Amino acid sequence: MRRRAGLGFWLAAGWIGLILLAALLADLLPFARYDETLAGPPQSGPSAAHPFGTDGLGRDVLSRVVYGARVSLGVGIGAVLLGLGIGAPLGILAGYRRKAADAVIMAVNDVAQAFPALVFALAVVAFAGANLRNVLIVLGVLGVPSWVRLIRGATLTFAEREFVLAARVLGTRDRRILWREIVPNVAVPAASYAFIGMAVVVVAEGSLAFLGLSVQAPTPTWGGLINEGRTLMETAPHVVLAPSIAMFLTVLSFNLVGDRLRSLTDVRESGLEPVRQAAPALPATTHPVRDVLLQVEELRTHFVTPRGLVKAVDGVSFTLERGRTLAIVGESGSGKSMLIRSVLGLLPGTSVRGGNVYLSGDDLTSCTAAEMRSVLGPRLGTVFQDPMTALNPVRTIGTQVMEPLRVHMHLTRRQARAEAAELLASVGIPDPVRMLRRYPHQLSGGMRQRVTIAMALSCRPDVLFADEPTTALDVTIQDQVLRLLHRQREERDMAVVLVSHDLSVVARWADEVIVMYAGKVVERGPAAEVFARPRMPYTEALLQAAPRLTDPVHHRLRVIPGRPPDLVDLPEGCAFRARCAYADERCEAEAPPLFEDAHDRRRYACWHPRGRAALDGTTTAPSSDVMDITEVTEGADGGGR
Ligand SMILES: Nc1ncnc2c1ncn2[C@@H]1O[C@H](COP(=O)(O)OP(=O)(O)OP(=O)(O)O)[C@@H](O)[C@H]1O
Repeated sequence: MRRRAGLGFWLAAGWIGLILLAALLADLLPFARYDETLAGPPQSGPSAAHPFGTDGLGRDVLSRVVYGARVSLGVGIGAVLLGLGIGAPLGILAGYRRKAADAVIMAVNDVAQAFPALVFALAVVAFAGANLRNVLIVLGVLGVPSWVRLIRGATLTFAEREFVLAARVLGTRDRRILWREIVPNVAVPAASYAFIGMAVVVVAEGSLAFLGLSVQAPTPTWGGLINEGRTLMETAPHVVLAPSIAMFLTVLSFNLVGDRLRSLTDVRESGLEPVRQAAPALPATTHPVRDVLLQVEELRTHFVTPRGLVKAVDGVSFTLERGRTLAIVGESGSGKSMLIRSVLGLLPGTSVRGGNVYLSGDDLTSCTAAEMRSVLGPRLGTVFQDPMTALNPVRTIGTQVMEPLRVHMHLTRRQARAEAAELLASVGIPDPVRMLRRYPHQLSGGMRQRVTIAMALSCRPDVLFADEPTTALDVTIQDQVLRLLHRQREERDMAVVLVSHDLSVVARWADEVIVMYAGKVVERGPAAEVFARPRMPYTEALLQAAPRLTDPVHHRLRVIPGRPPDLVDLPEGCAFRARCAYADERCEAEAPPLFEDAHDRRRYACWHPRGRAALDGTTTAPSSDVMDITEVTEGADGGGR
């Protein structure tokens, strides 16, 4: 900040400091009191004895401007604190709780904001009496609607950010999320708006004083001084100029400081250089299958929207064993993220969830919010797509990594700090003790993702969910992060659920794969098998659409024709049929169930599964002969067949 604030900011801050100091120490300053008449000859210009001259009654103008600052700044600061004190809790409540609280608060707020503020202030002060207390209360209360709007907007923004979701994933209580994650972030725009708000109040108080509706004579206020000097403009212009310039500079300075503070505290505008570090690479190894950790049965996540029911996840089932990595792939919008959020119980309010999720036999779908808090973090960890938004920008890495350790493991501050440093070291972060003191924007993308992995691992979860953990990173870092996840899986003996667009990632690091289309599982099986011999034409098309390094330079990428179906209005039969080269009448009439191949644990939802011939490169006519298959009733389609 010191480096980038600029001269204007420091001049403005200096002026505010000077005027504040003068107002506070006015009684000690070596000039006549503001109400001492004939301290000098009336209407005399600036002189050594009276640097700003004297007014019509021979009073010292400098003294009156300095004492006037007491009222103007006092009202400015007091009214802003009052407005903030009332507006901030209401704004946070509306933005965080949403629903009825939001609707009621914002309806009342909109009505309040519709009143013309100055006219309202005039009426109230004229009715209740023109004194300092009334002016302060009226201007403070008039500022409340703007504060509510600002704080609600900021809360809404931060409540949707991934670091808040990450805190919820770590099982943090709402009150703690509010105080630790949202309030510090909301404080940043609030602080900059407070300066701008003070400028507004100083002008408003000046306007009331000019009309004689603020503090009464002989106490001077800037607006009152301007009013008094108005009649002397031709004979003694300094009487009106001195308070006008003081007010102008103060209002300008408040605005400048507020605006500059906003841009300085905005991480995106700070322009600070990230620290780039390389991490050691590790060879990949495989792990033997042991016991079933996660069992998902007929999971459904539907959204009630004005257009109709969106079936984002529709009857998905799978199991996951300890020491295995399950990958979920599919086009954008196929339901991958919603599937994970559904398992974690972190769904938006407009959704409805059905089916069951068992973690080591415990039914998570019947858990209360409080019970889920003890599962999220200690038993289920999550790594998000963009590490920048998954970390709270105003808290150090140390406080964020220590948080779950203190909440769930009940470690003391000192123990948590030592454990946090160890965790950072274990995910390949060099100089972890120093790193604990850094802020997220001071780290490179790869380092930030290592920090979020460290946080997710801090309570030693049984299953780690990684939702596109490398999408926001460049390719060289992607590989390091995936190796790290793999190594941690080995060392900590956990299971990993990996969502990825990148099929090469999945092929390399996953043991099992689920292919999703329009909210359903359309193919499932061992990753190597599925990619070597896809049964479902959709999987085949996905693989063909993925670019390979071995492709010739001007090779045209193959795309899957058409678009994914509208989830509100799914077609009859197979959802992929409109884009499928092998579709026939049966695909149009009847949705295929999820078949199970008796030989190799493969499952696929297709009437015309692809065979070896197609993989060898020879095109075969779509065949309806499926050998050795047993139909399993899985998913909504299976049941409806
Ligand atoms: N709040 C919501 N209201 C209505 N529909 C929603 C809502 N959130 C998600 N959806 C729908 O759910 C479907 C699945 O979304 P999801 O985010 O799981 O897709 P995805 O496969 O993870 O995509 P991407 O790879 O782009 O993240 C989408 O079609 C989306 O339109």
